[in-house]
Amino acid sequence: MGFEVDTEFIQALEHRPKPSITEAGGIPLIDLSPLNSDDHEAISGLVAEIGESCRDWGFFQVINHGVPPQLQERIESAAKKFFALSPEEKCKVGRDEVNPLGYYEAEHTKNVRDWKEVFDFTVQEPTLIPGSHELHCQELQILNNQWPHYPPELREACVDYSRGVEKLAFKLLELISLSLKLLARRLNDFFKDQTSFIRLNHYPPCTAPELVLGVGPHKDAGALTVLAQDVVGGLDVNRKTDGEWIRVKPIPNSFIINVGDIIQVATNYIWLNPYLHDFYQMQHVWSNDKYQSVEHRVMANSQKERFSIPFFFNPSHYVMVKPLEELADEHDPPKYREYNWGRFHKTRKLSNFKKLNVENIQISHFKISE
Ligand SMILES: O=C(O)CCC(=O)C(=O)O
Ligand SMILES: [Fe+2]
Repeated sequence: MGFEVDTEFIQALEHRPKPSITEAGGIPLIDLSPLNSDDHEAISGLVAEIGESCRDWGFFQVINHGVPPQLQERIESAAKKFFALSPEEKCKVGRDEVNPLGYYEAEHTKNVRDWKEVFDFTVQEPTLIPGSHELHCQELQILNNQWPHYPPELREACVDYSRGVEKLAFKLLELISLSLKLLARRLNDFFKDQTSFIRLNHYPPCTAPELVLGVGPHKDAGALTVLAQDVVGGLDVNRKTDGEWIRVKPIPNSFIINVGDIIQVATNYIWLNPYLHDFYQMQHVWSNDKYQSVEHRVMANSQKERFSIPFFFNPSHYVMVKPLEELADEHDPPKYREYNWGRFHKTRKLSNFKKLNVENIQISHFKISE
């Protein structure tokens, strides 16, 4: 990858990062150890904490999450070896317009190129997605992973890691359901033929970190993201209260969790129903009642390279995303029209692949005007 600052990387003035960054009072830190106990009080406390974090930040960090640290060590070490290969070697497993899995060095976020290279693999093999983003297309595309020959341990490290983090993702989904007063497993079936994928991110050092971003400001389109980052840091979360960018402090053996667009749409009605209203008042929640998908970005670093590994927890391609019925009554008009997850994602991928002269598809396109 030739990392000269080409104009396609340059962020618009309003998106360029300020040199000073707030690190104090960051996103909530949640200890998941109550999940290993029968202590109902501790579990209720945990559910409340998860609910408050989803509502106030859309982001939190978890410790004592049950994913063995060796899984992360193995995948990180293999990822480093892979990204250190020559561009020609990496391109042998390159992603293209047909196969969205594999290596790619020219990702764009909102039409500006990111200062990074990635390797994507799917969690459930094979993964079925729509054959095209066209409305009436009935064909399906079958996705399989492309594994490089080197390093030979990459494949197993990726598969083992995905099994570990997938378990955590399901636990978090259940905690989020409980925090919404839904049955714990209410959302599980949507993930039966999940389209989740994992991305290995490599952010090389950059000579002009004030002009570019590792990843431009964006929201994650899926249900949840479970992110591992190394010790370098660089992820900033847009604080809901004041729009300030807040740096997420690297904590060893932790994961960063964020609510994606699907959870936002699923939980958004214009008004809450009276039952939930009582529940939320008990929890001191009133006006800011929704779980919103929050904008985040990654800053480039002039000195150090950085690695991170997001697990994008995505439902089956045929899932229709819409506000959940139980969260409404006849006074609560839904805020969003339903949309098909597979087609939405396909359209988004298409616009990531190419620098298009149109805005990327967003959930706001499905918003019902109030
Ligand atoms: O590298 C990170 O810390 C976050 C990456 C990210 O937000 C993404 O890939 O969607
Ligand atoms: Fe993201």
